[in-house]
Amino acid sequence: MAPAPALGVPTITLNNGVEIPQLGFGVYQVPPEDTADVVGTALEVGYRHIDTAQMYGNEKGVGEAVGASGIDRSEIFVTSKLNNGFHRRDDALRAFDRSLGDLGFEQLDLFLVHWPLPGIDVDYVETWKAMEEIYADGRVRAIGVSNFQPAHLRRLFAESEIRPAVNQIEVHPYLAQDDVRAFDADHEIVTEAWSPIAQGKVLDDPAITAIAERLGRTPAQVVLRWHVQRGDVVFPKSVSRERMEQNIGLFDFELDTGGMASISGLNRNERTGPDPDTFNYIPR
Ligand SMILES: NC(=O)C1=CN([C@@H]2O[C@H](COP(=O)(O)OP(=O)(O)OC[C@H]3O[C@@H](n4cnc5c(N)ncnc54)[C@H](OP(=O)(O)O)[C@@H]3O)[C@@H](O)[C@H]2O)C=CC1
Ligand SMILES: O=C(O)C(=O)[C@@H](O)[C@H](O)C(=O)CO
Repeated sequence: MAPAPALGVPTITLNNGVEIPQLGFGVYQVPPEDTADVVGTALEVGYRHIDTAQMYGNEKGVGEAVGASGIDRSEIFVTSKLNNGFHRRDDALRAFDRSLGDLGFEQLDLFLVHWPLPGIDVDYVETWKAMEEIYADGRVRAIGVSNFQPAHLRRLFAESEIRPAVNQIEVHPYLAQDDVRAFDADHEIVTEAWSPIAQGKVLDDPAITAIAERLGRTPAQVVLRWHVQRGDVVFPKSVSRERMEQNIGLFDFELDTGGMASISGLNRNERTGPDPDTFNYIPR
């Protein structure tokens, strides 16, 4: 898989040998009717990794942009996620088929269980076993989870065969998630950091703006560089070309130890999104 070479985006090797670009582009809250254009721009800017989900309703636009880009399908890494209403085995298999159809792909790069939903009447272990079936038939290169806590992962380890390749969780300077990240790392699971700039909430923090001023970078670049140096995968979302360019321009500077520590010191265990231990929302 070729990363966008001129921009220097590194790849990370997942536990089954598949390579994922460490920086990608997220499309949560990109309206379906705008998605083909927005993702087309991101691909022009140099992104080669797109993070979508059935829940976002915009997989068709992602597929359209990939198809129209003129870039070989094998050079673009695409992730999607199983929606919350499809946790039963048969529903999960059908939902995966729909994703492939909407994207217009023969094969997806990464498919995730979006939320564990620990309070619903379908056990997420059943859902994970359906993911294993999907993986076994070869139409997805890697499978993983999102918003899984260590207790949820321990059950998967005990009751199923395949270890998730990634765990996509909320991480940013106000929610450092060091315990879950360490658990993931100890079990060869790559952590992906969602809402990496906390949807903008961390960008006015004086500790971050001070580093940005000193380095002549934007606050978003400083925060995203912090994630990259911690080793997580990130996929900031923006509908603006200028911000897309900023957010991928991270590979020609570094934060020193003091800068990294200063940002890590901002942690206050503050979520911007739902808590996976209590979130049981099923879209109707
Ligand atoms: N697995 C899960 O449960 C979840 C996964 N995700 C994934 O993570 C991705 C990223 O998270 P998301 O919640 O979108 O939030 P982000 O942390 O990426 O922040 C996006 C917001 O920040 C603004 N922004 C982007 N770049 C800049 C910049 N350089 N300077 C100032 N503002 C900026 C955007 O505005 P604008 O667009 O106007 O530029 C938008 O309002 C999602 O798109 C999705 O793929 C997100 C939530 C949950
Ligand atoms: O964006 C996602 O991937 C999500 O799961 C979130 O939208 C989450 O479902 C949420 O914030 C609901 O309010």
